[in-house]
This record gives sequence, structure tokens and C-alpha cells, in this order.
Amino acid sequence: MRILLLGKNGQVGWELQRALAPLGELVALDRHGERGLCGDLADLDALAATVREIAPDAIVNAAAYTAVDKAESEPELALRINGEAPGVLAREAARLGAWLVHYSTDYVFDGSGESPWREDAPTGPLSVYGRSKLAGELAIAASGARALVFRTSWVYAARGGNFAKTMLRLARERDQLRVIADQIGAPTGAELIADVTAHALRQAMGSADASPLGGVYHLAAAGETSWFDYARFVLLQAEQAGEVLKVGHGQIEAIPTSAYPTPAQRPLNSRLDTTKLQETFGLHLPNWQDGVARMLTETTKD
Ligand SMILES: NC(=O)C1=CN([C@@H]2O[C@H](COP(=O)(O)OP(=O)(O)OC[C@H]3O[C@@H](n4cnc5c(N)ncnc54)[C@H](OP(=O)(O)O)[C@@H]3O)[C@@H](O)[C@H]2O)C=CC1
Ligand SMILES: Cc1cn([C@H]2C[C@H](O)[C@@H](COP(=O)(O)OP(=O)(O)O[C@H]3O[C@@H](C)C(=O)[C@@H](O)[C@H]3O)O2)c(=O)[nH]c1=O
Ligand SMILES: [Mg+2]
Repeated sequence: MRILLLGKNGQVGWELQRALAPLGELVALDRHGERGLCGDLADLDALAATVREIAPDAIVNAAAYTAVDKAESEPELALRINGEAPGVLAREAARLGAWLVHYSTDYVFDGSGESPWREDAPTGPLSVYGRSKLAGELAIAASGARALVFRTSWVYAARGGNFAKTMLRLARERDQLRVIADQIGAPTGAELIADVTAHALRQAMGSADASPLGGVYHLAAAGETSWFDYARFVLLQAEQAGEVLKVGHGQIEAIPTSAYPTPAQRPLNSRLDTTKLQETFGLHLPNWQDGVARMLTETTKD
């Protein structure tokens, strides 16, 4: 069994290098590629040629254009990487009879209401990033490839850039911290995403009639929070570990989205209903606090 992993050095890609290793021979690439293999999702022809050369049993795509605000001024590049490249991977997977694993986002939704989104709920992205990720989902669905598409949210990891680390840095540097309190979702760890991926892929590839397991699944930690309460939780953990911050966890200011203008609009309701994933694969998803606390002990102690 051979697995091609793209985006090996991103938050999720890094954890996938660990989680996928026991499943088979792993060929892991970043955007720079190696040994003549192309790992650049912006180079669609070279990407297709790489898949053909490796002829994997599964392709796992953790590479993506994830700079949400920047995407507003680079829509063509975001669409190529997040929309067209997954389509290329899916068509090559279909040719080979290989599985494709891909990741999408809560930002495909318009954020209306307060109920958790199910997989079949209507999409309505508010940003270029969200539209580009939806285009990727649709290209995969149209390819006929056997695919697992995991929509996740608010990803963090010990390695890589994310909101939790930004809050810690700003709380050490600044005198004041203002954070949006009316966008609601679930911070989800890259470790959890990678472990669930390995588990689901193994089941999907092992089942005799594999196609019923293909599809879109919501994959997020249990519970919900706002960016504001998430930031407070992160700073409190740091304080409890002995850090003295310039802005303490009780000093963050809660603000509405309207008070924090950004190039890209974000959904207010990012809650994802994960029932389908848990029931299909027999998995349990831990509370978001467990993984965030664990990540912080890895990054703030010693
Ligand atoms: N981060 C989040 O909060 C969320 C992420 N997701 C989705 O989860 C998946 C994994 O995201 P995550 O690990 O957090 O993202 P990261 O930004 O941590 O990693 C993305 C990786 O993709 C790479 N990349 C960017 N452009 C290209 C390219 N042209 N060719 C090859 N590689 C490229 C980046 O490389 P480089 O560092 O060189 O730019 C980076 O290593 C993505 O599909 C994302 O859309 C879904 C919901 C939330
Ligand atoms: C830095 C900062 C951000 N914010 C707000 C802005 C935004 O609404 C929220 C989170 O900021 P970020 O820049 O981390 O958000 P963002 O990059 O939009 O995070 C998203 O990334 C993509 C890839 C996804 O798919 C999403 O699930 C989500 O994780 O916090 C504040 O309110 N105060 C601050 O000081
Ligand atoms: Mg970001």
C-alpha cells in the first residue's frame, strides 16, 4: 500500500506524516517536491504527472491556500490551489482507482442561524477562501473518485501558525487585546484530524464494498466557543503554567464582528454537526479544551 501525502509541512500535514506512517509506504511532499516529483498545487500539469509516476493507492491532500484575508486579493491563485488542484488529484485518483482524502472548511457556510451545520446543509461561502474550498469539494464530487472529504474548523497545532499562538504572542507583547465574541465554532487539533484520517482511511480501504464510505464528513472537536472565550482559555492556561502576561486572561475585551473589520467576511455560526462521522466510523470526538490544553503544554512548558 502506497500513500502520497501533499502539504507535508502544514499543521495537518505534519501530523499526517506521523499518523499515516503505519498504514503503508508514505511518499510525502511539500510545495518544493523532491527527486523530480512536484508537490506544488499551483502547477496542475506537473502535479498530475507526479500522481501518475507514484501511482499511489491513496492520495492525502493537506496542502491548501489558507491565508483567508490575503485570498481576497489573490482569488485566481486561491482558486487554482484550493479549487482546481483537488479536481486534478481526484481525476488522477479515479484513473488509478485510488482513494483521495481532502480537507475543507466551516467557511463554506454562510454562518446563519445557531444550529450545527450538517453535511447536506446548503453552502454559501462569504469569502474567496470559502468559495475556493467549495470549488474543490465540487470538483472532487464531479470526478467520480472514491473520496473522503473532511470539513473541519479553527485548526491549531503545536507546529505551525494559528489563532491560539497568535493570542499568546499578542498577550505577551501588547497592552490591550480585543477579540470577536460573536463568531462561534470549535477549535480542532491537527493531531485529532490526522488520527481520525488514518482511522477512517483504513476502514474505507479495508471494506469490501468501499464506495458507501466515501463522501463529505464534518470533523471538529466537541463543544463550542467564541474566538473571545477561546483566547481567554488559552491565556488562562498559560497563566496557570506560571506565565506572567501583559494582557491577562481577564483583561481581554470582547467585541462584535462589526468592531473588527477584515478583508474577508467570516461566518458567525461555524458549528459543525459531527454525528455522521462518529456513527459511520465508530469514533468519539473529545472536547476542544482537551486538545488545546495539551498543545499548550507542549509549546509553553520548558
Ligand atoms: N487552518 C485552519 O484553521 C483550517 C484549515 N482547514 C483546511 O485543512 C487543511 C489543512 O490546513 P492546515 O494544515 O491548517 O493549513 P496550513 O496553512 O498549516 O498548511 C497548508 C500547507 O499547504 C502548503 N501550500 C500552500 N500553497 C501550496 C502550493 N501551491 N503547493 C503545495 N503546498 C502549498 C503550505 O505550504 P507553505 O507553508 O510553503 O505555504 C502549508 O504547508 C486545508 O485544506 C485547509 O483548508 C479547514 C478548516 C480550518
Ligand atoms: C488577531 C485577532 C483576530 N481576531 C479575530 C479575527 C477572526 O474573526 C478570528 C480568528 O482569526 P484568524 O486570523 O485566526 O482567523 P482565520 O484565519 O479566518 O481562521 C480560519 O482559517 C481558515 C483557514 C479556516 O478554514 C477556518 O476554519 C478558520 O480557522 O479572530 C480578533 O478578534 N482579534 C485579534 O486580535
Ligand atoms: Mg489564519
